[in-house]
Amino acid sequence: MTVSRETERLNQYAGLMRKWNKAINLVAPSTLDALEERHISDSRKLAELSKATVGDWVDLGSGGGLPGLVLAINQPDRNISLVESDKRKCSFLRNVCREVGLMNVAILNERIEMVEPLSAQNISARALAPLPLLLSYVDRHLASGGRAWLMKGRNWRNEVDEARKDWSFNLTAHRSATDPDSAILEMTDIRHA
Ligand SMILES: C[S@@+](CC[C@H](N)C(=O)[O-])C[C@H]1O[C@@H](n2cnc3c(N)ncnc32)[C@H](O)[C@@H]1O
Repeated sequence: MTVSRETERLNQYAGLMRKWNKAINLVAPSTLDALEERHISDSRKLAELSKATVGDWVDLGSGGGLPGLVLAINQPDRNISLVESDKRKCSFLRNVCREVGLMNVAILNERIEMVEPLSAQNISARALAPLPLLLSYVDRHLASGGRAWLMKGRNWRNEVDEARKDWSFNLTAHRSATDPDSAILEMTDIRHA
């Protein structure tokens, strides 16, 4: 059986996560056994959903690289920037890029609020902040006409209601690959109300 380049790279990435997680908390240790099912598969779903879109991508608060590195592996022709304030997590991200041979990733070891606006066509985030705050981060770095892809847990409907008090946007909620009650929120026309 031939293993695809993508699968091979995802396996390498998962192996590095398992190795480094002992030293730095990339994901909760209790979820490490289910790394592929619990963490990587939803990022792969996002990669498939966004495949037809064009333009640079910024992943905010990348941590151990979810979903940013999975996207970079799935879409090697797209430029992807990962913004992460934690120095040790950035060392891990750089190490993965080197070991896996990812040439399409830039790692910005800075705070999202301090990075000069990046004007990206696509922005993603997972487990970073409640939606109202997250939209202020997205607003800083999204190009006009751009699209946000925000991975949200079971409380996503309440977060959307809360965010609508201060923001207007178009929303398509895609069902998560791992939990039917969680969602990948695809948002366009994001404006401060
Ligand atoms: C809970 S982790 C989630 C990481 C990853 N997205 C995931 O789903 O596994 C949130 C990450 O965002 C980073 N972070 C939080 N606030 C940030 C900020 N203002 N600027 C840059 N990174 C930030 C933290 O250091 C942490 O690595």
